[in-house]
Amino acid sequence: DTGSAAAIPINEVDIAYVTPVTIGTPPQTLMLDLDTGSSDLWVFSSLTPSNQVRGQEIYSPTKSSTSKLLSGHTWSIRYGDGSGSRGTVYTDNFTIGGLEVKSQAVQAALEVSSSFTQEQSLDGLVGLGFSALNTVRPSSQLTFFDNARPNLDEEVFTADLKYHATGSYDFGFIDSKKYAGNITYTAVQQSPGYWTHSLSGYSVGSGAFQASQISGISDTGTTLVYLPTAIVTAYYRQVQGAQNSQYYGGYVFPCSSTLPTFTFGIEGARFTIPASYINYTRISPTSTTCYGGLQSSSGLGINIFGDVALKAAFVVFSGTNPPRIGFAIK
Ligand SMILES: COc1ccc(CN)cc1O
Repeated sequence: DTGSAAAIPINEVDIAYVTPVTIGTPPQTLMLDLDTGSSDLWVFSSLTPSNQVRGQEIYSPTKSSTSKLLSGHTWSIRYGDGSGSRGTVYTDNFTIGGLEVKSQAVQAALEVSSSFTQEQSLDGLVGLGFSALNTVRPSSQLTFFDNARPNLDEEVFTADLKYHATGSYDFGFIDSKKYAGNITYTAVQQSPGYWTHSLSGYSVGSGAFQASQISGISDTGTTLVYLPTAIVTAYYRQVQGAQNSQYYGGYVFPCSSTLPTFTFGIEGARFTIPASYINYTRISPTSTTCYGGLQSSSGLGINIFGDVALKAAFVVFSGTNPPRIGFAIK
């Protein structure tokens, strides 16, 4: 089997991408954020208090003839940005882009944090990290990819995220029309459950490539790129008027400043993030101060290769044994 679905930016600065999925019988369509940085599939639901729902589509298990309560099971998740949700669990038929998993664990939210309530065009998440990270208890549940894997033509899914445009996620095949040249693969450390791998180094603008193993996670559910402070300060040293603002919680600069590109290495291959991707957003609609798409990871305890980096490549998440991740130019 295979599947293919759109990855649609939810706002004008690509803060997150959503993908149409169907749940239940008859199918209920929700727009979910496919997130390789977590492993819970949770949705706004008929059980979510109405004062926490603001325009989202909801999953109503009672309206599905194929839903089953996973009795006695609950879940609760906290993300790196402090947002979170919790609830109960059903199994139901679940499809992404024509690929169906029968009896997928669908985690129905009983509570969501305010940032999810405010994100009106995001109806939940599909965790595509390793199932070891799933928070359902007393028995943890499998991700959509782990459930689909035995039926896939190839044990892979790919991410083709785009800057200010709709991209795609494919399951079970690698579409050679979506990239150029070769795919460069590198090893994945699947413990504790992220798609953890190393960059082989980086360069700023036309500067020399700095060879250096930089371990981090490729995370489609994180907007920006978070790297060690030394690398980030080297980058913003090239930006007129840049400063690390306590007030704004990161590097900001005059929107009129010229930004260099940022290149990262995967083994011997090189991927360049255009300056436009790093000129992320104005700090407020009328401001002339802009917030960078490259920020320091010092507060996180982990480096994160988020959407600003991933949208510069075609990315293959390979569930082979051992798992690996591949990057290609597009
Ligand atoms: C839109 O909000 C979110 C989306 C995805 C995650 C998981 N990385 C956390 C969020 O707060």
